[in-house]
Amino acid sequence: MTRIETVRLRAVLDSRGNKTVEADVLTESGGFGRAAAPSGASTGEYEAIELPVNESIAAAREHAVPRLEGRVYAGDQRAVDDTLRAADGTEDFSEIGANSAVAISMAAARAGADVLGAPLYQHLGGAFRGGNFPIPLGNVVGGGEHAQEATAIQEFLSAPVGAPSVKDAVFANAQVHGEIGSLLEERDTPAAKGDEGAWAPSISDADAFELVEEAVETVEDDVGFEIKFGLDMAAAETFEDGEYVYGDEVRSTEEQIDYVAGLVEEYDLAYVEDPLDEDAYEAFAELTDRVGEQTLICGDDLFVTNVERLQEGIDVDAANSILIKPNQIGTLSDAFDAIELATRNGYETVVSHRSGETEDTTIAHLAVATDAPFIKTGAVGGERTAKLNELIRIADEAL
Ligand SMILES: C=C(OP(=O)(O)O)C(=O)O
Ligand SMILES: [Mg+2]
Repeated sequence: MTRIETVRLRAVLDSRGNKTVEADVLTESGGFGRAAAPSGASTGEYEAIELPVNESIAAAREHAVPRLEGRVYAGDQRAVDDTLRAADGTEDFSEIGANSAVAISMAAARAGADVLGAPLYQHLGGAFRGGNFPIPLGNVVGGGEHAQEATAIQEFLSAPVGAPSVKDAVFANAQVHGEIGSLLEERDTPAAKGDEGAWAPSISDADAFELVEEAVETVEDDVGFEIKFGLDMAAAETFEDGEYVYGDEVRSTEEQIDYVAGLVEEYDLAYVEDPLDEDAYEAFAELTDRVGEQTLICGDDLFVTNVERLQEGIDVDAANSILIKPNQIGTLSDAFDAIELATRNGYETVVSHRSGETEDTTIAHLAVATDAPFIKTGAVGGERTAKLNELIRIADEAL
């Protein structure tokens, strides 16, 4: 019923104004699915390979599309994704590009859902999903690889942990973002916005902590539920010759562990992503041992949504949560495998956008389909609100 008739690929724009791959999958029964690949800036060294868009599309047309059309069922996600892997023939999608692979994988899932007449989250997660929603982590201040001349720490994330509903949580993050805008204006601190819509003022990390803390407390008082905050330190980007270089601050591994543990204590952080380098399993484990009871220590560049890297981390208790980015690994099936391995081992999952995004809403459905406790998909900006508003619609059963 869901046999794929046609796969179309095209270049479209992403939120940075770069080209990205969009895929359409049509089934013989008239089903239709469309999805687009996101793109990272602070990419992990071990991610699947994103090829230049035209190259990726040409290679996918040559190697993958003929194996899918008339042969594979869009409703059979494993078969679609196995076919993509076989067509590519490498470990890291360097032949057809993870950008074409993930776009086709997600578009096939949408086409499968369309034929079944089910919302995507239900097709992916089953009939009993749709009752639980992730807490959205909203990027409100940032720099790193996402903005020039801004904070050294890449993302300060509002975390409305006490919100009674996903809608309240989404609105609270936007309110924190707005409050920070007002505080910056009051202080005559000009601020552009980074790639994900977060404020990108030219201030020190220490000042950013005070700013975010004040905004979170103000909004918390207003909305009446608990809001914490967290960080993506994207430490692999700052690790040079065995040291962590954040602006003027240079720290050894032990100093970085002390620094992060101190921040967790001082600001009661809910979440710290990539506090250490992408190969630093042992240092991650030391930090998790120290503060893992109080906060989430999350591996993004460390795990790259890859079950083998995650298993290495599980073996040494490196972290207690994992970021899930389907384009880091190339297919939805691979992302599901990472989520299942994480969940079986008590790791919290955080389904995530990339800094370069489109209007695609697949990750909102993926989070609901897998009962993910968190989603990281910005706070404001059209390509971010596409996902946030989709969560609100799913909760409202208004798809
Ligand atoms: C979303 C992130 O940024 P990018 O997409 O640039 O990797 C991240 O590092 O978590
Ligand atoms: Mg990250």
